[in-house]
Amino acid sequence: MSYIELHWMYEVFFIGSLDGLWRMLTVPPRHTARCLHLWMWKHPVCTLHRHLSGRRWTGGILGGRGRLLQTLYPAYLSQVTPYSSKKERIDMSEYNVEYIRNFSIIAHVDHGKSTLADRLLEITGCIPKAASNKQVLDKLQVERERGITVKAQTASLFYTYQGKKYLLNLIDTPGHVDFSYEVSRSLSACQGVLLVVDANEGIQAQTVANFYLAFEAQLSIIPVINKIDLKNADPERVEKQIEKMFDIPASDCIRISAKLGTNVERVLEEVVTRLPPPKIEEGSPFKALLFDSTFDHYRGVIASVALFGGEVCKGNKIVLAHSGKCYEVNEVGILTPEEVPAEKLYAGQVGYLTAGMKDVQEAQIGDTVHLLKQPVEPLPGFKPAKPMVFAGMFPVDQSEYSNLKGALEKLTLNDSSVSVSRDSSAALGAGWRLGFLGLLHLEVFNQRLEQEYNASVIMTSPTVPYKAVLSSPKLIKEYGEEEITIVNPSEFPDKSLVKEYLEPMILGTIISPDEYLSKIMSLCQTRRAEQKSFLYIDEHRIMMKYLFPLNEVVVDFYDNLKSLSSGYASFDYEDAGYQAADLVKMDILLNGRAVEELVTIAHREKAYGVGKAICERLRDAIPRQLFEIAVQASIGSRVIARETMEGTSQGR
Ligand SMILES: Nc1nc2c(ncn2[C@@H]2O[C@H](COP(=O)(O)OP(=O)(O)OP(=O)(O)O)[C@@H](O)[C@H]2O)c(=O)[nH]1
Repeated sequence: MSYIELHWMYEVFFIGSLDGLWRMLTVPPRHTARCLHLWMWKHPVCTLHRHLSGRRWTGGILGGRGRLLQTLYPAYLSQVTPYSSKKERIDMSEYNVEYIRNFSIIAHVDHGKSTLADRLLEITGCIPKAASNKQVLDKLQVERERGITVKAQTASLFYTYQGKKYLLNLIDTPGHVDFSYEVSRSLSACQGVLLVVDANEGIQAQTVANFYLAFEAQLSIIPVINKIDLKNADPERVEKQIEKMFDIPASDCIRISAKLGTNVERVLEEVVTRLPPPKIEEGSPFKALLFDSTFDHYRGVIASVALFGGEVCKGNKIVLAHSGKCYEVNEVGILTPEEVPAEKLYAGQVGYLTAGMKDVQEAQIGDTVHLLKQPVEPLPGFKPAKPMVFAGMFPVDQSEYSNLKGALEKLTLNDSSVSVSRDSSAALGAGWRLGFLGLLHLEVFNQRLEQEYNASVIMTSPTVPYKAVLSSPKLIKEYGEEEITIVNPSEFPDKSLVKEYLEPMILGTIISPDEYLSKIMSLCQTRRAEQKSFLYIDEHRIMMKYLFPLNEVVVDFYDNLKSLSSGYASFDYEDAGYQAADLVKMDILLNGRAVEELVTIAHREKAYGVGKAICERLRDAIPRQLFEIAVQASIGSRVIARETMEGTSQGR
């Protein structure tokens, strides 16, 4: 039997006979996974779950199409002990706060954060050097497939510099705009950041957004210019951009190639010398910021915490300041990025704790954790994640409803930023209305449902949360407030019942080579955008800021921007509150009957174009029937667009 690759995650690949498999099962697996999938020639042959006792594996051999053929022979399994239960608990007391550095890596998408993180893990011996180490901190399948980071991961690195042992806590962050809440969340556990910029692409929209997040949080910033190995790399130009845009001297930038490992060691040295140690409250009782959480079926929530004061260990009774709930700590430890249990965690350190919290909603991100008998002043909290894009989700087959419900519950256990409420529709049956941080978040969630839970769903087209200021006393009484948020277009109140409608706005930043300027400006104009600023960041690159209605960018703005600029323009946005807007509710009628699922909210100016486009799409999408079908878009009783599908029986 030859061992090809042992991932940290949950998969073991090997070539060999079943005999080989039996032999392998008598060896303790070299990781702390709770579920093992064994594959032979790319076919799943066996799935093992850690037994509830945590001391042995249970599972079975799978036949074709994942059918369970045979339960594994328990005598073999009882000898298989998870590695972590044998592990000594690590003593963290020697890492005094002055030898700790908590930092994060921030960058535009694909500028190389995860690759740099891999190299840092290798240099510090967290993972063995191997060509297969690619985005080790990106654990989700969708992250690996799409090459994006969705969920931030923490890793504690041990690094000796000038004879002194340092503990460097690295928090990898996602790059996409949708996940910027994850970025801000991890930044508050840090004192410094590595701002990674691609030596070829230079500063991009998200580099700017991320820089300001770090700057406003008063963090020390080390600019790192990555990919200097590329043929078109121009680190000097990028250094000049950094000087001009962020006022950081070019001499402060570190030029590296994360892929080849060039100069990466220097990054670690600079982290030690240039970043300050964490600020802790001397003499304070245990006080920690909960900055991330994941869910484990056996142990409940695994909360990532940054300690600002005191210490915590197994058996402590703790309270979450926000929810007021009390728990007993079951385990504390550090992430390397695997979990390594520790005796205690001390002020300044970053690690995890489990305390039997049942779901991630209980462990609100940004909450302060303290001891039951020693309450502390809560740390300035985070705002809860705010969904910006809503869509209805329905099972393809209604008999799948309860399976899908289970999958949805499991997935939202790990992603507290998705909001879920029940929904139902005459055509699609019972389902849910889900709120996401952005469109990519929606797509990623959908893909995870399909990949991890084998669920197939129908998603309605995404909408943004509009608001209405009600004028009708009856409605105000019904809703209990004057201003309501509408996440489902079919519940959009009639104009006669409201004083005004409001739509969500965003402040968008676009960075692009100047040759695409006129095309970008006309695209923005068609999206009802208002230009706020314009700046040359070097001879040929421009940065523009526009105020957009969110609805105008949510669906295809980014794709259009990318294609008209041959992929060179980048885009990022931040929330810019609400603004009054002349909105209308548009019904889509099939042979005179309104279809509830197709109700759309549009700006009055653009209603005709939107209605016409929907009618045309439906005309092409609906299978032809024997009889003629009229597809109409209407506002109130006025039809504004119409398409006719001829019946197959006509013209014969
Ligand atoms: N040539 C070259 N390619 C690199 C280097 N660093 C990263 N890359 C490549 O750039 C691509 C993106 O790298 P990632 O590390 O996934 O980028 P990221 O910033 O983590 O991306 P997100 O997780 O989506 O935010 C990958 O294909 C890497 O192999 C480098 O130093 N040189």
